[in-house]
Amino acid sequence: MSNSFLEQSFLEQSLAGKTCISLPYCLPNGTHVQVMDEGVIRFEPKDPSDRQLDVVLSCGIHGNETAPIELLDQIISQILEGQLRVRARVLCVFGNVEAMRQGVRCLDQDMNRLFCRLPDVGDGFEARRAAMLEMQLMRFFSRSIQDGKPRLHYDLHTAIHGSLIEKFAIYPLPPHGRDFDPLQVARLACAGVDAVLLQSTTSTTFSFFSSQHCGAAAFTVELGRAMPFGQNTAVDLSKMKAYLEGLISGELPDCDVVPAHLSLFKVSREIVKQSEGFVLRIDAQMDNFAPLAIGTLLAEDGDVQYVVNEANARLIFPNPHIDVGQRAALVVVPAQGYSR
Ligand SMILES: O=C(O)CCC(=O)N[C@@H](CCC(=O)O)C(=O)O
Ligand SMILES: [Zn+2]
Repeated sequence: MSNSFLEQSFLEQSLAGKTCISLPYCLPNGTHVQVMDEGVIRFEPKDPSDRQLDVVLSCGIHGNETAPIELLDQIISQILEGQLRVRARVLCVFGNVEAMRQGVRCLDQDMNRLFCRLPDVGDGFEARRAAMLEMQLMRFFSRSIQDGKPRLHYDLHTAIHGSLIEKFAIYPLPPHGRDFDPLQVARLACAGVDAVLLQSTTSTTFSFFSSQHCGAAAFTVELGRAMPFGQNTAVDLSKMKAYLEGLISGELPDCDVVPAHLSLFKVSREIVKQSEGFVLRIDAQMDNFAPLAIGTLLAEDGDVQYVVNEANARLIFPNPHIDVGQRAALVVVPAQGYSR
């Protein structure tokens, strides 16, 4: 099969509706390639004994978060052009291709609230795509679940608002009662991440799914602010790019100490919109990590008042424009260690 991605990138072809499951083929350097579904492509090393790890790189779960989509497309092009040696199994995912075409976060429902769902949750475009992505990841990771090679998943996003800390990660609760792993946090720091939020509750995000159901070290990574395609020069993703290129080349980086500058937080509270009467009483445009003084009224929902009672609290992801039952903000506080 000819390498049609040399004329048009994988992103361009996905946006044009030209990607769907294909037969596997080999690049001139022997790397195995297979398009698994629209916007989903898998690479495997020529020589299986070269394989050091299995990694999923996803973005575009929210269609208007374009900086990581452009980053992943560059990386995919480098592989397809033979510029990057593949010594890992790599699954690259553009999550919500239709939302990417339309430049919106989602069409029907926020896809990052639809993973690990119960069977009786309603049907819809994003629900089906999330179910398909879960199957892709289960299948992709099944090999390393058997042979014990490292399993990683970085789900790359950008935030709706500005942030006092530009690049940060959410580390979902590890399965089987395990604590958070400082080695993984140190690796995130190598990739240019300046803060990590340890999330001790269950979740419905893509990274939580791969952590719980595939045993992957999985993270949601926020890389600056959501901007339209072509307008992402404000954020420097060079460290993240170098880190991901290293993983694809089979290098788990040599950074095992969490640097002092990295801020570690734990999620103290998730504020969930309980009714249509929910009102945010703080500025919804506040930067992520804005400090919150004790006693601040954050929100009201019917008779319930949400008041800050945590010392050194900060606010993340304030958003009143969400459906009932969804997260309207997170309150985080400094974490002292890595226990759950
Ligand atoms: O800026 C915002 O309000 C949202 C940015 C975003 O999409 N964040 C993710 C975080 C997922 C997690 O908590 O792991 C999301 O809301 O899905
Ligand atoms: Zn997002």
